[in-house]
Amino acid sequence: MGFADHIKEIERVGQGSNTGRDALVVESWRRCLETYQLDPAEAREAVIVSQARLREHRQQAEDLVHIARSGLERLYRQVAEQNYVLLLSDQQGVTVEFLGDPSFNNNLRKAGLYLGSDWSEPRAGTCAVGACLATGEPLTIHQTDHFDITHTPLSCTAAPIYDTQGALVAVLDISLLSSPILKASQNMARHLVSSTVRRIELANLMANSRHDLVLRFAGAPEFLDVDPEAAISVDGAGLITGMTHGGARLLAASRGIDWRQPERVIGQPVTDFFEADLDELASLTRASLPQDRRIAVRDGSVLFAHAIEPQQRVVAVPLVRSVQPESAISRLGGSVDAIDNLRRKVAKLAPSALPILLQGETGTGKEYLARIIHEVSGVSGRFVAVNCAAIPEQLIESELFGYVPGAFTGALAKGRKGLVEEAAGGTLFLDEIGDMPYAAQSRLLRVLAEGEVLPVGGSVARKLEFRVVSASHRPLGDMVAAGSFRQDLFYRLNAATLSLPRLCQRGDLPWLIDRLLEKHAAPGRALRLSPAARVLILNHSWPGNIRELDNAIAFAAALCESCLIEIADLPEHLAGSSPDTGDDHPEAALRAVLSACHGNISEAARRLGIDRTTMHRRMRRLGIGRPH
Ligand SMILES: Nc1ncnc2c1ncn2[C@@H]1O[C@H](COP(=O)(O)OP(=O)(O)OP(=O)(O)O)[C@@H](O)[C@H]1O
Repeated sequence: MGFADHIKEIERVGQGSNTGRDALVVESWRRCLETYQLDPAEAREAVIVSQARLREHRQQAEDLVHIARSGLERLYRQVAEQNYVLLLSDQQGVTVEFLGDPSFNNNLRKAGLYLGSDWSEPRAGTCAVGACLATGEPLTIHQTDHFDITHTPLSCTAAPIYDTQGALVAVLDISLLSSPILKASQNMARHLVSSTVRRIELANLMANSRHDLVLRFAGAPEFLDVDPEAAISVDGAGLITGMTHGGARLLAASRGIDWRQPERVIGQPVTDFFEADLDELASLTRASLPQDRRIAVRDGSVLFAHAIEPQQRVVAVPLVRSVQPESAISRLGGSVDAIDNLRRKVAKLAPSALPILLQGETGTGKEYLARIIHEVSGVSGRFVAVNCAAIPEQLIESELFGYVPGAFTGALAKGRKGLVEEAAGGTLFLDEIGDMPYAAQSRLLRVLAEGEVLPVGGSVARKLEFRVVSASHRPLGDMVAAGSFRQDLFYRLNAATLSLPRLCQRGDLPWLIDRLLEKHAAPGRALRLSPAARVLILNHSWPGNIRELDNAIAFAAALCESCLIEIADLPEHLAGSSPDTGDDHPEAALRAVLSACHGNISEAARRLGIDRTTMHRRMRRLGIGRPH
């Protein structure tokens, strides 16, 4: 179908004609025309959000991505051979996780199948992620179902992910750059995506309800213990505390209510929905056969159930503690001088109310440190991070200080609380403070000096107490000298400065590698590095600091088979900097590390994550003499 025909069809649908498209597509086209006022004749390139915004979106989605990761990787392995790429988007439609064949990177990025792409309907027109967010249903948007002509080569299938309280929090999508003409070719894709989402939601429910009774349901006893269709959690008083989306639909159907109203289900007695009391429900454990665990639902249907007992809440305290719980400060880094010094300063400064300025290149962990300071300080309020570079100049004051009703055109009728107020009793983290516009600097100074905030358009100030930690990758002192940063604000923010070293200067790279391997491992499965891959990482200069290392390990974790990261799994630019080290060349690998450490055996052993005796044994075995 040509460009002109596509536009004509959309216009006909807009005028009420039936052109044979699926109802979900027709409704989405109408939203594009009527609600978002999009013009089908105006082709738009894919929108990719800035790195800074992407970071914020990814941080907010961190927990979900962590839980979803093994499901995503498994699904990707199933579909990668047919050239699908996989996207996970947050509830704003921004892609926060992406798995695809890096050799198609350019084409995928252009088509918007990439990290940071914005697939919300008002931005991108009818598309699978956007329509899924708008309807809450799994669906396929195939080729010319797309509203925007730029996207019509694509075929995309998406399913919504709901949290345990019934809110739509993310969308899982698999997409093809080119696909067969028939839409029915994607039915299998929809089935795969939906069943992955079901498993992700189940894992999420299990992780969130360790201390509640979990009930899993299936229509047939054979699948009950292996692949249940729905699950809910119930507390000791018999009230429903959480559910998967399947659970939400089951409970809603039981009472004839709309599944889109989770508030009518959460917090209600479970016995309102089933013909059984709490003790009967709790007795449906694996002690009896699945076919004997029948349960009657109040709408007259019959299901099979599996009850999983809550985990014991009380843990006996051992007389001798063998392992100390990891304190926040210990997460700062390995035991090396630079980091031990930092640890000492954080321990002293964090409990005080002093404003702290964090300096360090991008990716050195300034926000990570700010969160640790917040934890160590023990304040009860929230940690609120504001990226001063990411907020448009004209919005920064209303974002920070809030506004009163009717403060400006486009303001919410009720007015809005600012981020400073959100941080009351907690920590306000001002990231990239050097990028704050001059006018906003003056207002921030007043807030800090007077301890009260005046919302935009308001006349009554509100008293607030909060801790300020700010960060900049640019030397703020120099900016003050150059006149681009207010000196008085600089002094207010900078009662103490903590500097974060560049990754290549820290000296605890092996410690960081191990932490990041733990961070990116799928639950219950240790992620390891092959010796050659470790050498490559140890020899890289890491200009992007810990963030670059973190991304490289996340990338490799997504790519590697069987939890062992090989050189080929690492991002290409790393492999390109490879000295001749391969698993087939253990001798070269060992020599490369030794030479990087100027022949210092203890240091080389530390970098390889082995002890000195093992290092000596390996050197002897490989015929490498002691360096002189
Ligand atoms: N000590 C650490 N241990 C483990 N991970 C860390 C550590 N420090 C930082 N990271 C990780 O490295 C990444 C980058 O850290 P962070 O965002 O704090 O850097 P930043 O200095 O604030 O960057 P930018 O200046 O670009 O905002 C994050 O994913 C963070 O979790």
